[in-house]
Amino acid sequence: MNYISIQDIDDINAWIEAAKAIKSNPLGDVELGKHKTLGLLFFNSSLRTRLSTQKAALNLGMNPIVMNVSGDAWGIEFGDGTVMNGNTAEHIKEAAAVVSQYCDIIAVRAFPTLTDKAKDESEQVLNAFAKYASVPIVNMESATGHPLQGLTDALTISEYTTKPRPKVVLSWAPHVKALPHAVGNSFVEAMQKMDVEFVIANPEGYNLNPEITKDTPIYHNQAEAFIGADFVYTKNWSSYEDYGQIKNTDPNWMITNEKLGHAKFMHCLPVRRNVVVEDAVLDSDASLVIQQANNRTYAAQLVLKKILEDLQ
Ligand SMILES: NCCC[C@H](NC(=O)CCC(=O)O)C(=O)O
Ligand SMILES: NC(=O)OP(=O)(O)O
Repeated sequence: MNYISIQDIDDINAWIEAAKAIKSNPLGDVELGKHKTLGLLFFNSSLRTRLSTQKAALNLGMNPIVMNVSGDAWGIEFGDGTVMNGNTAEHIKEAAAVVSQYCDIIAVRAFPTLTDKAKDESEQVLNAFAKYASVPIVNMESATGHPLQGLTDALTISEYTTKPRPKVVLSWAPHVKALPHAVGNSFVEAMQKMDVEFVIANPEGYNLNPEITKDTPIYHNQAEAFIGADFVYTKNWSSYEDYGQIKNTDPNWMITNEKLGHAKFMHCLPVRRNVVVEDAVLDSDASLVIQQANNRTYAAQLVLKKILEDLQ
């Protein structure tokens, strides 16, 4: 069993209940992962994923080992049949096979280029690990998805909702850098599986991949989308249509207390204060960002638990 995408979740409500059970008794399966090794490979920066996934492994009695691949390891070649006379020193075929001998599960973080759409959509790095490793693979945020975050967000909404069918808005917000679509994509896929009223708000030219958003309503008017919202999940992403470009930095899309009304504020973090969201929101009780980050441990622990049970 791999955990590559939100589509690997068969029954999201059952997974949420299982994650809540783990959260209420985090050391209940401390024997399950005994003498098992989790390898965490990072091609990009991380705070939450790096620590919460290790914490989840430790709660299951596993031994986590971590590597920053970019910089610390040899440059990895992903091309098939490449004459390796350039900057890459070893091929993914050897690298994945070797790491598989040290680890029972391999978790990988590999962001998109945001310049080569076809390469990013092929999920070159993650899929190469899935192909050439002989052990299960966990996605710790790839070019197009962040399913540990999406599962976390579904759990958090389930915990904090006061209604059977809350209204959830995914809102784009401005940013100074071109950012990936992965968090937005996985949040959309998670919300489509949940019993919520779900809409997206983003400027013109910023629609996410229509193969992911499907029939989810998209508003280009943020205020209209926010009417009656119970949860506002905020994330910047670069343009998908004009791939990887920054086409809009309109500060009027920043999240403020006034816009939020009675809604709870969510963000995957890290977040740029007073660019994406004003201080007053993050410093208020409306913000769930710290609780979300806490739930990363239990989402990861559920995924690792399922994989360990599948290995038995
Ligand atoms: N893992 C959570 C988000 C990671 C990444 N954010 C960032 O790169 C923010 C960087 C900055 O603010 O400089 C993203 O958007 O996918
Ligand atoms: N939310 C999240 O994935 O955070 P990191 O990038 O710090 O891991």
